[in-house]
Amino acid sequence: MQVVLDGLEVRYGARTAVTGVGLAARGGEVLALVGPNGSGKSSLLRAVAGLQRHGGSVVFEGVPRGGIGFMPQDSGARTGLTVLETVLLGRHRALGWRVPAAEVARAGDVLRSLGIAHLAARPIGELSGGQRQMVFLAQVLAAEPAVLLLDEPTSALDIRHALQLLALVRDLTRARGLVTVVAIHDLNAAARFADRMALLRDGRLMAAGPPDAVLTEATIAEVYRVAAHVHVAPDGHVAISPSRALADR
Ligand SMILES: Nc1ncnc2c1ncn2[C@@H]1O[C@H](COP(=O)(O)OP(=O)(O)OP(=O)(O)O)[C@@H](O)[C@H]1O
Repeated sequence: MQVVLDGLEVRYGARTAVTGVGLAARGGEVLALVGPNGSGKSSLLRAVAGLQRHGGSVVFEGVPRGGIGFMPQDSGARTGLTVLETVLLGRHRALGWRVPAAEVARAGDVLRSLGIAHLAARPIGELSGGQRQMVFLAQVLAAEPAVLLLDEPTSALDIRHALQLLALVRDLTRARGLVTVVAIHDLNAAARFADRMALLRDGRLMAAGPPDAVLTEATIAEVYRVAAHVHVAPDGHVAISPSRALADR
């Protein structure tokens, strides 16, 4: 299974948000989409999710119908639904008018895997931003998608929950052979959990490949305009210590 982008282009009126992006996201691998604010990450993800008109092609090879799960950057919804009800909505394709006990148990399992089973009966409108972010990931995972598209899923999470969430996403991706694409700003987390990275600037793909090939001091200086020390951590992952912003070009 894979998702192949070729010449992908997204425009908003006269503004081009993504241009000429060619990229393959493969089953069983986490692909991290990184790049500065406004570089086109969300636009690319929305195009792949089928929510954004685009030029070029997005080809889903071996992906079952309805197999795409998308978690937007700002899920926002402050409904009166409980956490459990919100997660069950992720199963709407499988549900009729009645909710079988097995579905409730399955939703409970997803909540447990994210460490938020204790929130099941709480209205989502009363949760913290980070708790809500995990609930919306649970909703997406409950649908058991083959392609998982996550837009900054850890932006509201503390370091422990961010590590737990990314580890879970990586493990599910490997175990189920999912095609997973995660837009993320935290380069160290991306380097740790992604199999491959794609670096965007101004809507263009600047580099793609394994984290140690993409995250060099030269590419970080060029794309982010930041001076950074890049080294290999004792556990073998590439690690970035940013030190200062460089002058604009
Ligand atoms: N609905 C829209 N209408 C017009 N322009 C848009 C719209 N959405 C995004 N853009 C523009 O498209 C470009 C890419 O935006 P996008 O949200 O894809 O970037 P991003 O890399 O996800 O940014 P961030 O890291 O800040 O979330 C930006 O210049 C942005 O201003």
